[in-house]
Amino acid sequence: MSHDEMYSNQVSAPADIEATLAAIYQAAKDYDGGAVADYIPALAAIDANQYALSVATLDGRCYAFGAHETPFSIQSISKIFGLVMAMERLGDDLWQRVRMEPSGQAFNSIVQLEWEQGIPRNPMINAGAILVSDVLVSHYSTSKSAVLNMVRRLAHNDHICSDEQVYLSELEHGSRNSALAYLMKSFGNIESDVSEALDHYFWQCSLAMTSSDLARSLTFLANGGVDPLSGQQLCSKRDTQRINALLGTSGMYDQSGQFAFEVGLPAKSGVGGGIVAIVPSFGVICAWSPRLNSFGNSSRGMWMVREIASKLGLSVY
Ligand SMILES: NC(=O)CC[C@H](N)C(=O)O
Repeated sequence: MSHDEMYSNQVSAPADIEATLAAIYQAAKDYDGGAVADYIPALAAIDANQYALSVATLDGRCYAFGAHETPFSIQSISKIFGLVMAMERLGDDLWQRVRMEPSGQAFNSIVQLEWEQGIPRNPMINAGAILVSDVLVSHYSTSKSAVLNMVRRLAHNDHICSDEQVYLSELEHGSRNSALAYLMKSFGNIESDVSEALDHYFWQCSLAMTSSDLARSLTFLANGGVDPLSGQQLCSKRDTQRINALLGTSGMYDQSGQFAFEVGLPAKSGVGGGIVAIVPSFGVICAWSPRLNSFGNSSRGMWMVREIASKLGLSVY
């Protein structure tokens, strides 16, 4: 059964979706836990009680609740945008330099990278995204503008930018990411200056977007690579399937298995408290709530996405 069929069987009208999402958003108030990320000091300055839910569907609707107009630090969710652009530039050669296996380790773990000769397990962990950033700075004359243009175009919002405070804070407290980058350089897997690759990576993590921006900007992944609003083909159907596969196996770090088991959607989280989940042929869910569990995934965000997937019957498995 396709998602469209499931959708029409279980939820007959947009009004029903709206009511279901509104009820889940309200109930989520009682399902918070964990703590705001403070290893990047600028992230700790956030009001941790605000939260948002946006669901962008392929028919162009966007159901939005709570602080959906407040931009937040997208952090690792940016790994998706970087990857789309690197896949476009490097084609299959990219997979010589980064693998597609779940890591089973924390997102910023170093040990595995040494065992595996500086080849990151996948592009959704920090080492993999720094490698992707290296590809972007090597292949685009202005990699930051290239990413920004793509993100703005996809979100249909020209005001999106990187948060300077967060960017500077990441630069200042980026020792572990620097260690990952230098280790890869020592194995010959970073081509540009380490500092340039890191600079791009930190800048990209510091992009600030609202939950509705994020949900809208990723609908192409639920639509075979085509932005449903503009009709533009962002990436091929095959690459779309590959990105979703990577999100399904690695997007929630070392909680990806549990997320697949309980929710069953390709998804990506960031330490800013955002989670995006791709629902093929339906749309994109973005939940934002700053307090994180021990894996670095938003506690309340996970609860909301899990509830939506369960109530609307959205698991891809
Ligand atoms: N999981 C994340 O969102 C991590 C991104 C963060 N900028 C870091 O490098 O640690």
